[in-house]
Amino acid sequence: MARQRIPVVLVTGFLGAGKTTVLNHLLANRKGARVGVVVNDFGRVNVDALAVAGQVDTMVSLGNGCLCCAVDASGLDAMLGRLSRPEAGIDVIVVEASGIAEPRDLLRLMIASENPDIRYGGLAEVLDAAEFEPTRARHPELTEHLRIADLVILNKADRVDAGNLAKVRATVEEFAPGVPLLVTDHGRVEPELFFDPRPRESYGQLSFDDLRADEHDHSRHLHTQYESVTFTADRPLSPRRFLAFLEQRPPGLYRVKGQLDLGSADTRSRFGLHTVGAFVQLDRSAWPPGPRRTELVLIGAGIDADAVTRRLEACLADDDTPDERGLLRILRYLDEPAAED
Ligand SMILES: Nc1nc2c(ncn2[C@@H]2O[C@H](COP(=O)(O)OP(=O)(O)OP(=O)(O)O)[C@@H](O)[C@H]2O)c(=O)[nH]1
Repeated sequence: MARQRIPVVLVTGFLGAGKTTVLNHLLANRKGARVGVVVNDFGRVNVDALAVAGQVDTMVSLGNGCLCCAVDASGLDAMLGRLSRPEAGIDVIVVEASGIAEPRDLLRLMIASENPDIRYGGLAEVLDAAEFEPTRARHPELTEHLRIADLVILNKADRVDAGNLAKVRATVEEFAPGVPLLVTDHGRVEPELFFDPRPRESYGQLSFDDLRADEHDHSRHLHTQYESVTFTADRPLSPRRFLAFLEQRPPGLYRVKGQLDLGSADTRSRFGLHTVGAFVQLDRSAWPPGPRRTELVLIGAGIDADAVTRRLEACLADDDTPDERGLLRILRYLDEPAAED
């Protein structure tokens, strides 16, 4: 099996948009997953949520200053290294960038990371729906932030009426076309968008989620905000067609994970796939005995499940002849050091 890398999710946004609120919501609803946290300041993070789950060792604080100014790539690597060491048992790392952090710099640092145990988990830009226009007027770079976002969280929807919300939404969609957009309040984003819950039996004795189950306020439950599509195929995919699918992603798609049969005759051609936004990573391992098959889970917000399935069906190869040249093209996304049999 290829080594599991820990996704690192970047939560960005202007001052007061609700980044810490999103982080706290994820911590309180992590469904057994162990979350590592990088923040500028622990003051407002729900440290209790980590402490109850015995996770006090899974936080890194930067003290003062802006994340992207405070660290260079090796500094960020050192922090992520602490969180991604196997003993920490972390499933996902969330980096909360301070209100002044430049998302593009952070993204660069993240992509430049040489840590083989982590992978890019996406950049989520949090917006304050009520302050969106004033913030955009003061900081025109906000539209630049939207261009690099893999997910937009339009928060504080409770602070605007339906008409204004629709206007803000339309502007956001103009600057971030096809990017999944969640309209929410109080940071209530479903964690499954970012990471996979742990199977119930591996929770340990009593998880934080169990402890807080009684105090859960069901009136605040959201309708499911995300969709997932499962696709399986016993016939190989055409590498060229699938590459075209990846490069022209269906609107609303946030991440894809699974395994691909791209028709290679090689036994070591079970390709593990992880994508977030435009970021694609493949690893390679040996097929277990038995038939080969493609199995994918696609997760997003506002995706058209039937259209996605149809597009994937159209990626199936016409016959069993391996398309080695097509394979070479998609293999530029291969991340060899991560693959271990
Ligand atoms: N009305 C309303 N208030 C919210 C919502 N989300 C967050 N807040 C409040 O807005 C304030 C700012 O939220 P934070 O989560 O601290 O924002 P932040 O982006 O982390 O702020 P900085 O770290 O200072 O950039 C807090 O007082 C939150 O309680 C929301 O959806 N609606």
